[in-house]
Amino acid sequence: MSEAPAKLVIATRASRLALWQAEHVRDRLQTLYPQCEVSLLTMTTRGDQILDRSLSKVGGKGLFVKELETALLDGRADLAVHSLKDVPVDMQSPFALSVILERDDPRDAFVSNEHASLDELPAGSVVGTSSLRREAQIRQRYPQLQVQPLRGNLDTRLGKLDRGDYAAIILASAGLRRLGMQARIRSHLSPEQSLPAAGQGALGIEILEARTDMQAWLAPLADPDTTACALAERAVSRVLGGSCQVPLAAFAQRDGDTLMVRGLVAEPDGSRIIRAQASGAIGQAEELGVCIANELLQNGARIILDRLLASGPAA
Ligand SMILES: NCc1[nH]cc(CCC(=O)O)c1CC(=O)O
Repeated sequence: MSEAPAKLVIATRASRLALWQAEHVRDRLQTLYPQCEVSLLTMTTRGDQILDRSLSKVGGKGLFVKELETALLDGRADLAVHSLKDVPVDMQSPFALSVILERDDPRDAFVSNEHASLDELPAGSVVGTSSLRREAQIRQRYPQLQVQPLRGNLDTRLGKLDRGDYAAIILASAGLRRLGMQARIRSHLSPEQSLPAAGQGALGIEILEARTDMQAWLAPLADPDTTACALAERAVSRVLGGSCQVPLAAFAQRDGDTLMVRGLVAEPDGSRIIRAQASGAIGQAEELGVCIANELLQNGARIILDRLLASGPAA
């Protein structure tokens, strides 16, 4: 490996979750390179500022990434830490997804003050989520429940639950665990109840692709199992033209030398969910993902996607 860096700057969003994630990477780098001075550059992104409209309507996940990329281009930062779930699947030159770190719990969590699980919610209960993926899956399986939008950072969302705006809310387990709020999780949604988003629970580090020095320094942080799962999941999203305007999910699990990959595309109202799954060698992760996406497209996803994309982001 090349000589250790003297100084590294990590660009991060300012939310508590983003800061936890950046501090986690900082600590790991500091352990690897004790002589190096690792610091954080904290930024507020457009996605953090727009809190009154659903994300799918204001242009999606790229909103959270753009300001951090500007800091990489300017040389103000060397790396940016993201929730992998928020990293666009079609990352373009001059940027590169350098390494993917070990995944935390990838499942969705059921959070409620009164109820233990989705199955126990009385008919008519209001469930908060602003993810089309979660919404469609809940609507199909629990048509007696009402799903309503819920935005803001984790603390804001929990505050709205506690105020009584919702009977329950659905959040990523990993985010709650990272912030020490796992006690708020009443139960987990199984992958059958809510198939997770591509990359959920994992962290990704973005750099400028020209920075081969950075790539070498970061390489020891990569987790091979998570990387294989993420390759498969992100391939599903990429082939399907992944964006958060479309309810889609992709989830891979390793079992020995085998990777089991599941994907789905849904009508936003949950009236139809198209599912596919495949198993194969862990070395074929990307091909498995592509294969599942093509199967979904043939089985009706093409029709759903064409219609959603034609109608464009709602105003
Ligand atoms: N959508 C925003 C987002 N991006 C990453 C996480 C949590 C951590 C993760 O999934 O890795 C969350 C919150 C959530 O979905 O509840």
